Amino acid sequence: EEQEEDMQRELRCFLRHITERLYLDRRFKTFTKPVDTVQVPDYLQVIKQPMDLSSLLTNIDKHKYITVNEFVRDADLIWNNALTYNPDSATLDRKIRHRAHALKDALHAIIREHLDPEFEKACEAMKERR
Ligand SMILES: COC(=O)N1C[C@@H]2C[C@@H]3O[C@]2(Cc2nccnc23)C1
Repeated sequence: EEQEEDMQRELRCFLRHITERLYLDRRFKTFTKPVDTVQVPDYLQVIKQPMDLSSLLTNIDKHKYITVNEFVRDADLIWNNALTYNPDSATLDRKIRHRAHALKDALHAIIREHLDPEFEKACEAMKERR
């Protein structure tokens, strides 16, 4: 009903705020768009669920996430995939690995800083009702 729609609108605004903060951070430029599978032909053999910041924004607008936890599961794919695909401590991989860890820490710090646990509990309760 009405107040559920209001809550979901507030959730989408919250998730856009997080995603846009990360999108604007120059450290995370490599995570803003899908990996180019033409340039990187083996990427989809290694990574089964590609994810990136622009895809998160598209998913938010398509009402894919009704709780913060569902959003975090997709957002965590971004840095986890980078660690999986770029495993070596060799120089090229090392830079993207540092950026992946920085993305993980920034994502979870922004959520901890802005998320009211009562709000997430209300979203989870609504999910149970559906
Ligand atoms: C999140 O980004 C990544 O996981 N990657 C891995 C790919 C391997 C390497 O860097 C990426 C793009 C790329 N394109 C052309 C040639 N080599 C590369 C970005």
